[in-house]
Amino acid sequence: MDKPSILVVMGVSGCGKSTLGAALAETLGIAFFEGDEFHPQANIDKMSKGIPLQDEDRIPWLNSLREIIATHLQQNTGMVLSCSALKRSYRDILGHEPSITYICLILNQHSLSNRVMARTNHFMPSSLLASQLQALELPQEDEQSITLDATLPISTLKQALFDSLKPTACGTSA
Ligand SMILES: Nc1ncnc2c1ncn2[C@@H]1O[C@H](COP(=O)(O)OP(=O)(O)O)[C@@H](O)[C@H]1O
Ligand SMILES: O=C(O)[C@H](O)[C@@H](O)[C@H](O)[C@H](O)COP(=O)(O)O
Repeated sequence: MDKPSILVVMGVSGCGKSTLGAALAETLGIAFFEGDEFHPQANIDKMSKGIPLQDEDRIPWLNSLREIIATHLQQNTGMVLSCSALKRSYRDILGHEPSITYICLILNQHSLSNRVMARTNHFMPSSLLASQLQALELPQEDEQSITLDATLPISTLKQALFDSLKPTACGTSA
């Protein structure tokens, strides 16, 4: 990369954040952070029981993710984060510095449900998808973001992303 980028792969449960995020980090040779790993146990317990998180559950979690982003900004190193970042106010916590780009993956509820139900060893029940979709606020015009069709293969998503990122933000290709 010419200039270190902070890529935040966002969207509802099952859209492919972790899969694309890990693939991007590997291709770019930068660190990958799985946002779910930073949830307090109370949040995991809540979601496991099919109870949607509220702002007060998410804000401390988002603040801890912002700390990771802030460290990378200070050190001038790139990173990829997978994080639902469903609402504008949540992304305002994560940050909008010029080197932060939100990659929003879009998928319909039927496909999401199929993906979440097929996933094993994961705490998130498909019953929470409706509330996730209800909470989702797509990135607004003043947010640096790219919205992608999550039905595309990972290799296509990566290429589409590298094609649309400015050369100064991410000067590499898949
Ligand atoms: N682009 C894709 N095409 C097909 N399947 C995908 C794609 N991205 C992810 N998946 C699959 O969908 C499921 C959910 O993906 P995951 O990355 O865990 O989503 P999230 O992190 O957003 O919850 C996984 O089983 C994953 O293998
Ligand atoms: O803000 C939230 O409600 C959670 O972060 C949620 O969006 C996230 O999706 C879960 O942690 C499940 O994890 P997956 O996104 O990996 O399914």
